[in-house]
This record gives sequence, structure tokens and C-alpha cells, in this order.
Amino acid sequence: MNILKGEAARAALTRTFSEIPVPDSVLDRNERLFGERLTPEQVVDRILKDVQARGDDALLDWTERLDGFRPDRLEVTADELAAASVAPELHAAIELAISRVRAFYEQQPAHGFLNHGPDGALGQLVRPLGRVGVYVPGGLAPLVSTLIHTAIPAQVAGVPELVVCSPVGRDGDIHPAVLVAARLIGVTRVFRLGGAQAIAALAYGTASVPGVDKIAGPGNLFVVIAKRMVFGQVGIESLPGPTETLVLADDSADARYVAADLLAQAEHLGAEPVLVSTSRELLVAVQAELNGQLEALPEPNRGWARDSVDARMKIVLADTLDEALDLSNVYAPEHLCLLTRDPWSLLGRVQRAGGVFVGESSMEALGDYLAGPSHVMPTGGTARFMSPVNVRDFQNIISVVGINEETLRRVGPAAALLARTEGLEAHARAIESRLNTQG
Ligand SMILES: NC(=O)c1ccc[n+]([C@@H]2O[C@H](COP(=O)([O-])OP(=O)(O)OC[C@H]3O[C@@H](n4cnc5c(N)ncnc54)[C@H](O)[C@@H]3O)[C@@H](O)[C@H]2O)c1
Ligand SMILES: N[C@H](CO)Cc1c[nH]c[nH+]1
Ligand SMILES: [Zn+2]
Repeated sequence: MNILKGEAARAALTRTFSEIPVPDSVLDRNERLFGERLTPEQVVDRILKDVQARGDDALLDWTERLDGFRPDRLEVTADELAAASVAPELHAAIELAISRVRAFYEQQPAHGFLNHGPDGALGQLVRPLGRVGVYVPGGLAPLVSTLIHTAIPAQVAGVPELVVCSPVGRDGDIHPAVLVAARLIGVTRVFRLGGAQAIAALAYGTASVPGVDKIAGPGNLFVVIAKRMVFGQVGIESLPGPTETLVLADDSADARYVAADLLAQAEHLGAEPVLVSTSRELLVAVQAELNGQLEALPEPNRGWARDSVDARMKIVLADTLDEALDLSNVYAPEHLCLLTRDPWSLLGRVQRAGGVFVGESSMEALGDYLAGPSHVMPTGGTARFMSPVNVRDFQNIISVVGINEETLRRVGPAAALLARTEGLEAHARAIESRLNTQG
């Protein structure tokens, strides 16, 4: 594989935000489905408009067309939720993940303040959102962990009502582990819906799916585009799309671990694995390891991972750790994995990333399940301006203004002057009306 250096590396890791790259395989599938090479934006636009116009009928039609399955009922019944079961060890693992994620978010400061001082009272009220939609990907893999990593921060924020959408998977229904997790979390409304049609249902509401105030959760290209398009009608937390991992390693790193961490994310659909190292020997060793570990993976995982490696993997040789960190900050990865001699010494220079995984025993795959922080993190370079899912995503802030009379007399004239400067006479008079009547 081509090793990038210097300006070529910087150019390869610099992302443009004007368009989301569309793999040929997506256009090929669209040609088969629609008879023309529609872009994902065109497909999503059709789906959103159709769901808005025809509600549940459109949801069923699109689910049949895209997922090859027409559910008898979109909503999972209370009896089905209650009956869902998994093996005891898996049940315990789901409970462990829920409790560790909950314990992490209970530490996040997320309260308001109301300060009664010389000016009167000024502050912020913090209120939970009313109804939140949680998208749980399920096209290739039933991401039970994603339900936990999205719903728990919302619950800690105090959101009273969660509505979950997830596509039926390869086994013909939502995976029982997803239903068990929903039950343990206390989610009562789960819908067999994926992709843009799920986002449309949550944004606009239909006869069976309640519209929500905000939609959170990751997904493939279609989910990301749909969330972008419905923003404004509803809130969205961020744009977590196809996953990416940048492993930053020096000559002390173990090539087996580096390869394993890159492949762990490469097996997600559309993933982008990136390796930046100061050691050419390590780069060469990792490539050999990658090939060996890829061959040892079972199908279909080998095929998914090979697609990501062949189509999108980038390998970069940096002169120094400073240059490596600089390139990582330019790329703004969803996951930054530090596999260096003294990884903690690099943390202070990390500027842009969804999450940082420090050292050999903090592999990103562990973070996907139960380290604590949500694995729902910004991708595609949006870590420049967005954050991982967290409690604040599920709260509103309301400003409180309770200025007292004495302060009004002191600051009111300046406010009236600013109003007149803006040409807003009624504003100025509203302020002065109180100044003139107060003794
Ligand atoms: N960034 C994060 O925090 C994070 C976390 C978990 C998962 N992910 C990402 O989520 C993604 C999950 O993708 P997935 O596909 O397995 O599941 P998904 O649930 O996101 O998407 C499946 C849906 O896509 C729709 N779809 C598929 N092909 C289509 C087409 N040609 N036209 C219109 N709609 C189409 C279908 O309706 C299907 O139900 C992966 O890329 C993974 O990396 C990201
Ligand atoms: N790595 C994915 C994106 O952060 C999340 C995930 C869920 N399950 C396994 N992995
Ligand atoms: Zn993962």
C-alpha cells in the first residue's frame, strides 16, 4: 500500500465539507433499485417527501423496497418486548454496559444556575427535552451497544419519552438483544424502521410513529443525509456516520495490536482506517499483520473489512510525533488511538477528535461497548465543531433575566443608546418608559 508523507499526507487527510463521498457500490445499488444512478441525496429527498405525504403506507413501501421485508406491524408490541430474551451471560453484559455508561454520564455537570446578586437575578434554567428519537443502526450489524450509548445519556438528562427505530436485520426482525436492552433501559416504543424512512417518521410523525423533538444516533450515509435534511423541523445531536479510526503509533507499538484496532473498525460498513506512524518499520510490519489478520477473519466480516481497507485505508509516515499529532488534528478523527511509548504525554496536544483512546489496554473496541463514554461520536471531520453524544444534547437551556430597578437605572441609558444606534426607537422608548417613571 502507498505510504504517504509530507504535503501528500496532509492533502489526503484534509477533508472538504462540501460533499459526502459516495461509494460506487451505492450508486450501483441505486441503479438496480431505481433504474437510474440517483445520488443518496436524491433518494433521501424522495423518501422524506413520500413519508410526509403518505405516512405509514410510505414507511411500509420503502421498508419493503430497501430492506426486502414488509412488516405486519411497524411497532414492536409490549408482549414482544416483554418476551425478548438472550442468554444469561449476554443479559449480564448488557446490564454491565448500561450501568457503566449511566455511571459515566451521571458525572457530567449538566445543571443550570440562578445567581441573585447586585444586578438582581440572572441565570439559566436547564430542562430535559420532551420526546427524543433514537436511531439504532441495524443494516449489517444489530448495534445493541448504540441503543445503550444514545438512550442512557438522554435518560440521565431527564428525557421522559424515548422512541427507538431500528431496521430489521439479516435474521428478519430486530435482534432480541436490542429488545432486551430497550426493556432494561425502560424504552417502551420500538419501531421496525431503518434508514431515511425512520428519520422521516421521527421528524414528521405518522399515524403509528410519534414525531419527536430531537433525533439522535448514528447510521449510514442515508441516515446522515436524512438527519441533515430534517434539521430545523426537529433537532439533531450531530452527524455520526460511517466510522473512522486514526491510530497514531511510534516504534514502540505492537504491530499486532495496531492491525487489530484498525480492523476492528474496518469491519463497519464504509469505515475509514488511518495509520500514522513515525516508524517506517512499524508501517511495513502492520501491513503484513493486516493481511494475515484479514485472512483469519470469518466471512462476511472479512469482506466488510477488506472493502474498507482496500477502498479507504490511508497509511502515513510522519517525521515526528508533533507532525503526527498535527496531521491528526487536521483530519479530526472520530477515534484517535494513541499507541506510543508515553501516550499520556500527547494528550495535551490533541485538539480535534471524537474520542481519544490512550494506551494498549484502552482499545477503541472496548469503548464501543462499556468503557463509559458514548461511542456515538462525530465523523467525516465534523469533530471540528461537534461532540460525542452527551447529556447536554438532550437538554434545553432557558435564559432567566430578573434585573432590579437600581441596575436598570444604571445600565438602562446605555441600552437605549444602543437601541437608537440600531434605529429601533420603540426599543429605546420601552426602556426609557421605566426610567422616566422610577424615582
Ligand atoms: N459514528 C458513530 O458514532 C457510529 C456508531 C455506530 C455505527 N456507526 C455507523 O453506522 C453505520 C451503520 O450502517 P448500516 O448500513 O449497517 O445500518 P443503518 O441502520 O445505518 O442503515 C440501514 C438502512 O439503510 C437504508 N439503505 C440501505 N441502502 C439504501 C439505498 N441504496 N437507498 C436508500 N436507503 C438505503 C435501508 O433503509 C436500511 O434500513 C455504519 O457505517 C457504522 O460505521 C457510526
Ligand atoms: N465503532 C462504532 C462507531 O463508533 C460503534 C460500534 C457499535 N458496536 C461496535 N462498534
Ligand atoms: Zn465499532
